[in-house]
Amino acid sequence: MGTLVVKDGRVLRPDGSIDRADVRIDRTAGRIDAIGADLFGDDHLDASGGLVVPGLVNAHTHVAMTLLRGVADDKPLQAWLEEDIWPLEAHLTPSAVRAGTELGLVEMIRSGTTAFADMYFHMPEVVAAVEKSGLRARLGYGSITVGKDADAARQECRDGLAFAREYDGAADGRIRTAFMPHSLTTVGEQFLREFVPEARAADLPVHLHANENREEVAPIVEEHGQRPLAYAADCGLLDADDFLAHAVHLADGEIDLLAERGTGVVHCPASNMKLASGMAPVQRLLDAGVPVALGTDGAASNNDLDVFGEMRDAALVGKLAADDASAVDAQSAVEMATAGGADVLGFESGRIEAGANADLAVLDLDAPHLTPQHDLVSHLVYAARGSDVRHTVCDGQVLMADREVQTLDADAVRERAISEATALLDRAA
Ligand SMILES: N[C@@H](CCSC[C@H]1O[C@@H](n2cnc3c(=O)[nH]cnc32)[C@H](O)[C@@H]1O)C(=O)O
Ligand SMILES: [Zn+2]
Repeated sequence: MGTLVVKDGRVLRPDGSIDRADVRIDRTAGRIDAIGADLFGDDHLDASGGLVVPGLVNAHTHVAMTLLRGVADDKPLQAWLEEDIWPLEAHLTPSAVRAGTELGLVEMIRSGTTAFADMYFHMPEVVAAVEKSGLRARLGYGSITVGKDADAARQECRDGLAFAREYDGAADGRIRTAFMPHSLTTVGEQFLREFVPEARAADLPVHLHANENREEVAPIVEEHGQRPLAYAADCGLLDADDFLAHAVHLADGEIDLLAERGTGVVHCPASNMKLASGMAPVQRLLDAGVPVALGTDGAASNNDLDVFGEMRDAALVGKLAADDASAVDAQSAVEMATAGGADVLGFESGRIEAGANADLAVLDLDAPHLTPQHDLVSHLVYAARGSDVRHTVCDGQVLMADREVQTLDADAVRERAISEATALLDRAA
């Protein structure tokens, strides 16, 4: 396979500095092997006039919810899930999930995302789509036990563990898995106590929704007499490899607990604003040393999968939450979307440096909205959008060149998603 050189661009380094350099990739290893002037390789990717950045990381989403984009807006979490989303999801089929996932993967490739975490249904379909797309992912089946009898509930958790065990390391190691109990309120205590130790025994991280809104926190405090994260720790959760989605409503002791444990948080600012869940204390989490990543959440609560939007939203709502315009600055937002996200998902990505996974994106800088160029880190967060991405590379493979997706047929994927989405809504009607 040889080497690929990303030539003549400006390169964003892990410390936030930017210089002119070529980036050479060892395609067999899927790693960056050199950064410097005048590098040559077997193939070249033109980055002239562009900015080479680490591929963005979307650390919490439900990719196939692209099929439900725009079906139910302007409602709070519980009503949105119970009245709209769950009744529709009951009619999902493997082929619908496959179509919705491929649509989401095309959208992510086209906006410079190279790694993501997905929690959803029919996960073997997601594995197949990820394999074909060339992306990197941490995948899990979302297990829910509420409203199910004990046998069905136990089966949900067994299915989640079986999926995670079977597919960890798939797609030449680009796919890793996790045990994903949906949340602290939708999975019963006995099931957490029974199955989390099994995940530990299989060396699997655990990913779940936690402390998303007030209506979710209150019943836990009522039932268990402690804050949700103290309860979670009691149930064996919050290891250093684990990661929580949302973590909006946190008591001081819970922030300390996350920092002590090294448990990651995936901040989903657009979803939290759209469902009026609240404002996560992101600057306080960063100050406490909690690993923080960014996620779009599903496309039905965002309504896109563009991590550039998440960086901007994180910086903006982070300032409101802290009542401080210097909170969640541009450099912090970029770190959360790149190295921070990769660390939370357990990938050696998110940094343009020798030895790191060759996961990167090249942005065009000649658009009016990116002119003039006083500060490119500022532009990444406050002015750029996914459509500015020219090339996307993951694991040393070019997934998009000059805005043409190479690994999936974008037009066919879109057509199939439209027909699967229409059929899904028909079945549910
Ligand atoms: N096996 C489960 C499915 C869980 S997949 C993950 C679930 O999370 C849902 N989801 C999407 N966004 C959010 C959110 O913000 N909070 C909580 N759940 C969400 C999504 O619709 C999906 O139903 C079942 O039997 O229903
Ligand atoms: Zn979610």
